[in-house]
Amino acid sequence: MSIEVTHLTKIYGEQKAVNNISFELKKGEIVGFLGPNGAGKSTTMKIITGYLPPTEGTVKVAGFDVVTNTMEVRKRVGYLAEANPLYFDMYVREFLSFVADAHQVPNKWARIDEMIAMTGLTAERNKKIGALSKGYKQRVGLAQALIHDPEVLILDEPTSGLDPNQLVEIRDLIKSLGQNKTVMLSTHIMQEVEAMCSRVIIIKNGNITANDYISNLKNQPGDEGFITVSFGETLTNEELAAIPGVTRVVSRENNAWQLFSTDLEVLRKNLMQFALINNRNILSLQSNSTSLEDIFRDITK
Ligand SMILES: Nc1ncnc2c1ncn2[C@@H]1O[C@H](COP(=O)(O)OP(=O)(O)OP(=O)(O)O)[C@@H](O)[C@H]1O
Repeated sequence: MSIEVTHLTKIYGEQKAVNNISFELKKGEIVGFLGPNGAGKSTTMKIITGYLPPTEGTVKVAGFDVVTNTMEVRKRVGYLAEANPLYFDMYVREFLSFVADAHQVPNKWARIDEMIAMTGLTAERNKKIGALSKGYKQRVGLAQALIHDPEVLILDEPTSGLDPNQLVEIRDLIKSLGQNKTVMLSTHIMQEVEAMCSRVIIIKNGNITANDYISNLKNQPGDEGFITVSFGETLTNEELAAIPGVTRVVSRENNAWQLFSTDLEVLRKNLMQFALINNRNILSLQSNSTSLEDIFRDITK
């Protein structure tokens, strides 16, 4: 297990920010950590990286306890903090050199140039950090998180401040990093979660309210969804209602219908078979499933 959080609680003075939460991340997973403002995401992430002690409970990274083995944890974790603290007076390469020294990175300059290329900083590499745009500062934050080739990446809102093109580039980079690293990332952008993560952990008021694969959350057994299908021929509602799995038929304009079912995968197959056997031409077919945005609102309201 790459990350093991067990009965973790964090109390700041009177404020309970995290309330007895437990979860695990397996090696190679990219997991989205979601929740409304103030839910306890950053607090949990700071504890996992060893920057903040828990009040109660244990957290292990690659088998090392974050309290009793902090140095071993830091060697294995790359952390992009929400505020992305950088030294604005330093040049990009100078700053990365400083971070690389702290981690005793071998072949430092080769590694720095590799990180600069990987995070798309080549054109900006000789600038002062303070002179960079927000998106490029974010890339420096990512480069410093990656410099010591950690096996676990904790990214607190990694794409905040990026323009749409940069967003796609950084998402692709995180996705490719996830092939051999464990990534836990927080974000408020659901599209991003769908693009990068297979699993999500949702936290609200310090409590975990969901921890599941996106496909499971979207497709709860028994939930009724529908497929919108249009045919080249005119059909009757009765014909379509007879397709196995169809619970309800609603006709739309232009030979289109909404076919409701509690199992859209099965319905899709049966629909194809129906068209084949009866020599009907399907012109378009679209499954409707609940968006992650709806699920998030539902779970955190
Ligand atoms: N240093 C601190 N001292 C006191 N309270 C704190 C401190 N840091 C966080 N909190 C409180 O703990 C709760 C959880 O905060 P946290 O920053 O972990 O939430 P978050 O989910 O990351 O929120 P956001 O999405 O807004 O970044 C909030 O109520 C916050 O005000």
